[in-house]
Amino acid sequence: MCCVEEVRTLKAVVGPLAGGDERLSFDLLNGKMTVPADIDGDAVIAAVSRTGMEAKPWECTSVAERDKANSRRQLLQAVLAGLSGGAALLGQILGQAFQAPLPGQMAEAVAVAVGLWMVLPKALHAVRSLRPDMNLLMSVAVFGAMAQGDWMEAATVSALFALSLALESWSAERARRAVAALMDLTPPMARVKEADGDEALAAPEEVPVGAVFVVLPGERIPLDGRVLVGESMVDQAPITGESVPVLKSVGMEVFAGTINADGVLEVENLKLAGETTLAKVARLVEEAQGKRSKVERWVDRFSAIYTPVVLAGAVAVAMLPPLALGLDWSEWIYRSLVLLVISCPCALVISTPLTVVAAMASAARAGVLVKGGEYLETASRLSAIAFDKTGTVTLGRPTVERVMALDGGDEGTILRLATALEARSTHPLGRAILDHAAAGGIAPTPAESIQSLPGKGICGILDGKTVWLGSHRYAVERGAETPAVRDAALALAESGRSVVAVGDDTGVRGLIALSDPIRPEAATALAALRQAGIRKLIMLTGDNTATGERVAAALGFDLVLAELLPEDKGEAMDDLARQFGTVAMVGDGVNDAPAMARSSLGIAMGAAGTDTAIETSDLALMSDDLTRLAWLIGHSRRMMKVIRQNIAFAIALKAVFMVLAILDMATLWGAIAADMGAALLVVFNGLRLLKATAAPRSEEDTGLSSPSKAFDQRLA
Ligand SMILES: Nc1ncnc2c1ncn2[C@@H]1O[C@H](COP(=O)(O)OP(=O)(O)OP(=O)(O)O)[C@@H](O)[C@H]1O
Ligand SMILES: [Zn+2]
Repeated sequence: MCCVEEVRTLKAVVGPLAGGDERLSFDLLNGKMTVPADIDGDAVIAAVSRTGMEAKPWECTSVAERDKANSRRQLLQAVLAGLSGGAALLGQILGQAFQAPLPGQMAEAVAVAVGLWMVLPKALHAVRSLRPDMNLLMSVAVFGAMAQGDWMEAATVSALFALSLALESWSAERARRAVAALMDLTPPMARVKEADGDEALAAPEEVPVGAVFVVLPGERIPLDGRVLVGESMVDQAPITGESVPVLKSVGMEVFAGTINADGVLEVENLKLAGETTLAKVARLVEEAQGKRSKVERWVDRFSAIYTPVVLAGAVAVAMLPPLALGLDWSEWIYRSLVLLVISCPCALVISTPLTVVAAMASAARAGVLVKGGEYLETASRLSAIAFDKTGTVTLGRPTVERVMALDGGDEGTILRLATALEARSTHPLGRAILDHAAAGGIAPTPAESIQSLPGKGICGILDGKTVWLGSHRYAVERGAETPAVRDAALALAESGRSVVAVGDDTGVRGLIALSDPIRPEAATALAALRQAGIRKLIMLTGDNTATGERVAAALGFDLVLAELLPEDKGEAMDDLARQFGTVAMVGDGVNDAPAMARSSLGIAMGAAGTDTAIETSDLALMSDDLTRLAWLIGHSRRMMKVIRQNIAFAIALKAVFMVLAILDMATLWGAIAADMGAALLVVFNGLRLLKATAAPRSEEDTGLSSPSKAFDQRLA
């Protein structure tokens, strides 16, 4: 299948078998329909064959094989178009060379037959099912012209229609390939280290988790893994879109599809070939094509009403003037045929999904994973963006700056209390406190019955006494806050430090101040967002109000909501949506998933390697570069602009030609040439988006050959 009209046809015939067409899903670019597992495959195939289309079970064939099948279909279409055009031309020549019309007409009949070869079966089905589509429009126009004795015109229209079908499938193929190219990034072989120390080549699919593989300089990394030995610069552009290579050393994660630049790495395999970040991204982008955005649905609905209306209009133009006013039949039938051809909605119907896919493919290349065209649409009309503080606005790597004992205690006691509670903590603040204590020679003695209170802190029992630590809010809840504690905490929170209170039954015993550096690019990124017209920038945090306000002031946020529990963040999103309209939530996926889920658009950042972030978000920035946000918004607006241009252009052109047709100033073949020209223009306009790439984070030349350039060339 190649267009929405055919999807509609398929829904009508297969839907009842599947128990409702909402149980079917369609991937136009790959010509793939997915049916529920419980329905009879042969019945589906039989039903589809009645529509003039043909169904075959989907085989998980390789990209290469699918490419081959697609190129065969394209070749067939091109050959048909070429033959039909050649025959039409021959008809013209013969018509002039001979006095009799017969030789010319024979060639023209061939042109019609060949040109409509793939169209007629579909047109017949459209008649039988009373669902007129563009195949029917074209067939009626061609046979109408022949009935009128305009064989030459019938031949030209058939040839041009065949040509436009061939061009359409070629352009869809181009967009599809851009997506497929994403998957082609993994190398065919991995160098697996065997027990005896030798290396053996193996397909990535055969490498088990836990195996060790070697990557030589210049090679692509075959699987996701952790570096065991070695150090090297790695170009992560294929995944994150970052143009500057990243230094990878022992213990760091590397991703399949990225390129090892200069060192030898020994890597422990962490994931099966089908589960790498790259595989996930490729799969999600492919699935995303099946989800229709709002504009696309609008175009679907529009053409569903449009085609029958046009047919009725054409019948009226053919019949009414001759019947009512006694005008010439053949002239008005001809005008109505022109009207039919010109009203073909294909330019409209093909360009929108193509534009969306092109935009998604280039976003993926820029390191922005979009999980459906709809999300790009939302991104284009954002009025506000909310950011999570820790890990999103800041680096998420806090360090302890000060430990303060209150009421004459000593720092060591406070640290011992804190480490007893944090002993097994995975919270970044907890890790920082443990590191700091370890550096001072304090090993944690874990407390008993440790309870972690998400968004607040931790409590437990040490030497038979209750001990706790946590946020200002938590201290207040425990009734432990005194004016003295408050003043001390406020003083420590200066310049945006986080302050954790440590206490026991008697109250707050001390305070720990931690600082988490703000991302270096945060200020630039926010400024760029304002420039892009985002009206409100909001920061959400579970941290203390004083801390939140200082960080926000340093960066110029409009609003801070602090001391939020993870579930409060979700509610805050509802409030923000009521106040500001369409609001996105940017987070790192750690305790902000509820907020992302309830926002208009959930954006995860630094998503490479964090599966949950990829899964819970609508849109994921694979790198942790905040400046991508402004690029993304610009990109989504470019996409909407192209779609609007295309729709406006197609409708305007049709309107002009319709008027010309009624005024008898248009010919059949002029009409189809205009239709084809329109289709081509909008398609190329849409495909332009394939070229959109993100500006690199820094302009500096790294002196390394950039493999992502080769990748870009392959796409072009
Ligand atoms: N394990 C812990 N150790 C120390 N403090 C904690 C711990 N857990 C929670 N807190 C306190 O609760 C506050 C909120 O914690 P939460 O994990 O919700 O936010 P966060 O991830 O630090 O910040 P943000 O909401 O900006 O992402 C922290 O700022 C801290 O004061
Ligand atoms: Zn058309």
